[in-house]
This record gives sequence, structure tokens and C-alpha cells, in this order.
Amino acid sequence: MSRVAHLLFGIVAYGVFLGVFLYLIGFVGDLAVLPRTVDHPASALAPVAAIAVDALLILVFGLQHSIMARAGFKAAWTRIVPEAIERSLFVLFASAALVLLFLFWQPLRGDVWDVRGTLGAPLLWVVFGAGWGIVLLSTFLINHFELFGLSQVWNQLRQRPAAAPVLRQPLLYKLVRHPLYSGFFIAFWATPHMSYGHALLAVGMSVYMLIAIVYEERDLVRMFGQDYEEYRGRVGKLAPRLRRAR
Ligand SMILES: C[S@@+](CC[C@H](N)C(=O)[O-])C[C@H]1O[C@@H](n2cnc3c(N)ncnc32)[C@H](O)[C@@H]1O
Repeated sequence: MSRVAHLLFGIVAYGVFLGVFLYLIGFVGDLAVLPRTVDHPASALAPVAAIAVDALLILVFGLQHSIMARAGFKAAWTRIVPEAIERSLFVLFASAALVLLFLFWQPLRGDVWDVRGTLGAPLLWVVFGAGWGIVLLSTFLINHFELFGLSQVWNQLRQRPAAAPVLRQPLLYKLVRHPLYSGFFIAFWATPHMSYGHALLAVGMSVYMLIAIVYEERDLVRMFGQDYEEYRGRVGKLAPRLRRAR
């Protein structure tokens, strides 16, 4: 019974994540039909207080992601929660951190740039869409259903052992080591209207991703040893290397 309950839990967590991911695209893109976005509604707080609230929200997201992704945390956590739903719980906590950000984000007025109504605007929207496309594609290249916890609950239902970790290098992973994060960088920065609030979100998320890469690569070296060292020596971090490493 618990195997079926775990499967249902995994499916619900995945559904929640999908909804939150779609809302995130609209939130960052300041989609007018949404009740709250990176730029709307205007904040009632003084700018310094608004920046403090926003920074705290980004920190909560960053800490949740960084702590719950570490091997040491997972080892301790799976003494309390079933191993099969550990990833689904990660996905639910990550979704909760994003919902908090959507609910309490304080837009900041003032523009870093505003090219709406110019030829640059449609171009930037295309780049914005491409960024989210790269994020989604990367999840499938690395293993979408494992990344979001579905493989784990499915394997448990079928009483199959968890698959051993594999160092993947298909398509985009041949060009850069972190295409998913490259996609997020593009999606957060490519906008025709960069308000101060949007810039704060883009800077905060960029800093988080740069830190996350350091910790993630430590784990990857521990997992894959020399194979990952060799991959790191050959392939760029977020952008393709122009010259081949010798
Ligand atoms: C959110 S994904 C991000 C993947 C990668 N940093 C990127 O930006 O495309 C994080 C998970 O991917 C795993 N991972 C990262 N690179 C990998 C690779 N080349 N092959 C297999 N797993 C990888 C990490 O161990 C971690 O569990």
C-alpha cells in the first residue's frame, strides 16, 4: 500500500512543480494576466525594506536548494523519510520556496533598461523563450523523471532498485557542463523591460547558481571522479569554450 501511496505522492509533487514552473515563467516575464509578477503590483514598502524582503526570499530559495541537494543532508533526511519520496519532497519544498517568492515579492520601480516598443523587444522575447526551452530540454537530457522524483516512486512500485548514477553528456551537455543553469541565466536576463526589481531577481538567482555549481561539482567529482575531472577540463561551465582545451 505504501508503495502506491508513494507513487501518488510523487505524482502530486510533480503536478505541483509543473504548475509552479509555469507560473515562474509568467512571473519573470511579467505576464499581465497573473495576479503577482516580478513587477506587479507595486510595493507599499520603502525601497530598502523591499530589497531586504526580496533578498530574504531569494536566500530562502537558495538555502532550500543547496542544503536539500547535498549528499550529507540526504543521508540524514532519509533516516526520517522514505528514500523513494526524498526527491519528491525536495521538489515540493522547492515549489514552496518559489510560491513564497511569488506571494511576498516586492517589485522595485525604476528601469535599468526599457526597450519595449522597439525592434529589440520581440528579439528579447524570443531569447527569453529560448532560455526556458533550454531549461526544459536540459531536464530531459539529464533525466527529467528522475530529477523530479517520478522514477524513484515508479521503481519502488515495481520493486526495482534505484538506477546507479550515470555521467551524462548528450547534446547540450557536450557544449556546456550546466546547460540547465545557462537556460535560467538567459531566462532571467533576457527581457525588454529590466526594472530594478527584475534586476535584483536576476542578480540574486545568478549568484545562487554560481554558488550552486561549486557545490554540485564537488558532489559530481566525488561521484564520477576522474571522468568528471576530464569532462570539466574539456567542456565550458555555462558557455561553450571557443578553443579546444589541450
Ligand atoms: C538541477 S540539475 C542541474 C544539472 C546541471 N547543473 C545543469 O545546469 O544542467 C542537478 C542534478 O544534476 C546532476 N548532474 C549535473 N550534471 C550532470 C551530468 N553531466 N550527468 C549526470 N548528472 C548530472 C547533479 O548531480 C544534480 O543531481
